[in-house]
Amino acid sequence: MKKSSSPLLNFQFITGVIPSGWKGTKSLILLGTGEGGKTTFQRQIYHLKNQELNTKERHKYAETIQYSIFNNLKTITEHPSVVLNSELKKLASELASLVDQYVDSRFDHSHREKLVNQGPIFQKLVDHHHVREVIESCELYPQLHLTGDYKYFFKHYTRIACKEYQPTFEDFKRMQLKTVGVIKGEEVEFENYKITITDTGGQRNERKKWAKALSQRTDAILFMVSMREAFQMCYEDHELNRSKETIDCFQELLSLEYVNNCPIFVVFTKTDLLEEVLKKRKVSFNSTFPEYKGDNYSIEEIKSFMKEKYQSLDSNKQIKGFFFINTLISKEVSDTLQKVLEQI
Ligand SMILES: Nc1nc2c(ncn2[C@@H]2O[C@H](COP(=O)(O)OP(=O)(O)OP(=O)(O)O)[C@@H](O)[C@H]2O)c(=O)[nH]1
Ligand SMILES: [Mg+2]
Repeated sequence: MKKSSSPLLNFQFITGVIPSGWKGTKSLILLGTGEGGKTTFQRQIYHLKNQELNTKERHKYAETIQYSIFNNLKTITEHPSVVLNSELKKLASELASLVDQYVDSRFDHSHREKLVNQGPIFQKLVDHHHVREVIESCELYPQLHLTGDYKYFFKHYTRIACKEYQPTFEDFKRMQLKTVGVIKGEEVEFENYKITITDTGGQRNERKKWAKALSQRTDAILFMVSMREAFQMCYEDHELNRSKETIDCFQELLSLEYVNNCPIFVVFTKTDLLEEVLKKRKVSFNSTFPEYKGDNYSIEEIKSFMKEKYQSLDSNKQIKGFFFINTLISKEVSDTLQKVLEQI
């Protein structure tokens, strides 16, 4: 255990005001471009002890997940590579109209009910072989913007697309809701520390709010980078690869005066999804990074390349560590956090 360098804290250890073993208070902030896993990381930490959702949460998240599954299905069925027969075309247009009405009504409850009541009928669309192809090989459609862990949600379509649906904690971890603003979590105990984790939005508009968030006490920045995004285009610019946008974003972050001296940890996420894509050998990594000379299907070589890319930008040596994780696995998240806390 690192003993505090603060005389006041050391006095408190001796007098017993603070329980022995207590390691201090730390404030961490999660930064990175959209869909890097920031919110998932924060959710995991705040639910380490209690993985139950209360009634209010179940209701709220059921709406988000159901909307996401229907909207993803609409997006896929509208994709030019998906060719439907006349019966399914009619079904797809009914789905599209119900989704649009729900959005136009600003997510009014009665419109949601209409959509959910039809949910089981749309199963035919989910089972269509072209739709399945898109779901299974999303790396071939880098400009298609689907939300959440859609593969998982489609696998559970029957359970989700119905009136009785109650989200589980597994569903909750996999749902996606773009973060708007800066969400400072409550102080929680973690391995004898009291920590606060601040989540931020990673979309372009949201990044403007980082400066204010960073003006608060920050003991470390966790810069979250999705490994999957090497094969995805930006939400805001369909011609720009997401990995490149994230690298530029990191470079910009390092140039900010108020980030000076703050330890940074680069957390590469979605290693599971990258592995899945590489195994299929349908797309090659050097199509995104032509300067990459390693094996296009070797996850280890790709990890080293990415690590070096970030390291090469860090002339001030602010990066204190790199991690490669699957954010959906609680233990990988808590191990990362523990290692970060040991170093700051
Ligand atoms: N398979 C897999 N899915 C992940 C992983 N990390 C996050 N996800 C999923 O990716 C989606 C986006 O994750 P978020 O945590 O919402 O991303 P974010 O960085 O908060 O995104 P913004 O709020 O838009 O900035 C969610 O559906 C997550 O469940 C991972 O390591 N593996
Ligand atoms: Mg978020």
